[in-house]
Amino acid sequence: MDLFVNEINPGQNLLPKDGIVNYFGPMVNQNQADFYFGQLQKTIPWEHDVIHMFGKRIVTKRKVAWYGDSPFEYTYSQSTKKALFWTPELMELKKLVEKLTEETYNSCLLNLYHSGEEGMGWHSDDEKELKRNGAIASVSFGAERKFVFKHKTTKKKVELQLGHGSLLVMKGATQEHWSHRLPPTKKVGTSRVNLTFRTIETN
Ligand SMILES: O=C(O)CCC(=O)C(=O)O
Ligand SMILES: [Fe+2]
Repeated sequence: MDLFVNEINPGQNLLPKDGIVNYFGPMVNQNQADFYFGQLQKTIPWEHDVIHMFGKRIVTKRKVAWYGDSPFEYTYSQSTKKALFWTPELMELKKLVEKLTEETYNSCLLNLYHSGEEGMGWHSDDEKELKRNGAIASVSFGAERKFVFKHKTTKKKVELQLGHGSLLVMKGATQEHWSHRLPPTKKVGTSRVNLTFRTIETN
């Protein structure tokens, strides 16, 4: 049976095994969430992403941006990006997320989905530049969207809704054993911004 999560309890692990996922619900109030959503749409130099799939170069409808403590280079799906330095809002959000999750982060991948028809396919955030088993904190603004985890061997699924201003953290062995995706949906007509705070291994 697949699991559906609707209660908010940050202390509860949403995964039955092989990793840890905690959902904190809204981490800022409605007004603050509206403010950040507006600022992020306005101030981030959003660009279409380019991915490589089945030997083809695909320009995604969703837009992305990459920020960090230093101009880290990050390669995924064969494209390399150089991190921009934190905007004031991103810095505030990073500090709040670090306090709530009791972890630190040095970079952030941002995604802008213009409507429910844009999503992200099954993947794990296990790129070689990332700290192994490092925590990844996901902050969402705008349209509420479904988010799904799938265990790589048992295929068990865990689903939850990510609301406006919400915080989710994935840690431990989650990326090793689970994939996740943001399914596209015709039911959502408005946009959403997602931030995933990560740790790039520096040495
Ligand atoms: O938009 C989301 O909620 C998920 C984004 C994601 O999985 C990623 O950036 O790696
Ligand atoms: Fe991801």
